[in-house]
Amino acid sequence: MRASLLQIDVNPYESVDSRRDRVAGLVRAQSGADLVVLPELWPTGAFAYEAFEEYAEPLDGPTAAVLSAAAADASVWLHGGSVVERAGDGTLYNTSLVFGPDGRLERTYRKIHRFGFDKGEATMMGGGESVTTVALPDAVAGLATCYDLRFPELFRRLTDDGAQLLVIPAGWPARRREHWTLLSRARAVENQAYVLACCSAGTHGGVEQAGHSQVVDPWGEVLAEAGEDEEILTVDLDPARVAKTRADFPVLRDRVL
Ligand SMILES: NC(=O)CC(=O)C(=O)O
Repeated sequence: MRASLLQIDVNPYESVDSRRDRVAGLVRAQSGADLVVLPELWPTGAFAYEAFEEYAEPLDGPTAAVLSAAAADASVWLHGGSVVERAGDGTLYNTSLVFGPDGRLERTYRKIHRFGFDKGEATMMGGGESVTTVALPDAVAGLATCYDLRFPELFRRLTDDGAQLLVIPAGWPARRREHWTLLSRARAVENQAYVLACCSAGTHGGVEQAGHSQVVDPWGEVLAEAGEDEEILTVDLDPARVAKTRADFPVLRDRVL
């Protein structure tokens, strides 16, 4: 199973419209992959709070349309990162979109843990309530977004629900890069699952992004790690390694609580 993580530069010198077109072109170029992953809130950047209202969109909005067409053209499963969703009642959510290779929207996931400590996302957005997995042809993927990474109980729930890959789009700040890479590895080790952690690059809303997207295997080895600039990571995964790791070192079986 081949996965491509697109670590997108979210600098505000590029308009949202032109970034959508550029990202769609990058997705189309990944036609050899089985799964393509984009970062959190890549159209605006995760810390561009002032742009959330302006660019909020319904689940069939302009970003979804562009991503759906790109997934179908490349014939790939596409985790389209997240967008600012405006729900029917006007509430905003940080919502991930997963498309099948025919361009159909197969799954959405509203970020459960909102970042900001009484400001920013934490006050502007509603929190998701559903622990969400999606069955890909070769593996079950568990969905989480950025700040969710700090909450191991979510990942244990995803593992209990059958997740073999943990897919985590993010707009993680560079000043906490060590936490980003450390926690991504920790979630892989403790759940004996692949972690596909896809961050953005660049600076927006005054926040430099961590980059350093990475793919970690179920033993905690980093199979690939990006640098700080826009970059594409392409990695071959073997979903059978998840069951093998869990059988060879059956720590999950020894859970007491
Ligand atoms: N931006 C986030 O969602 C999470 C974050 O910044 C963190 O440090 O955690």
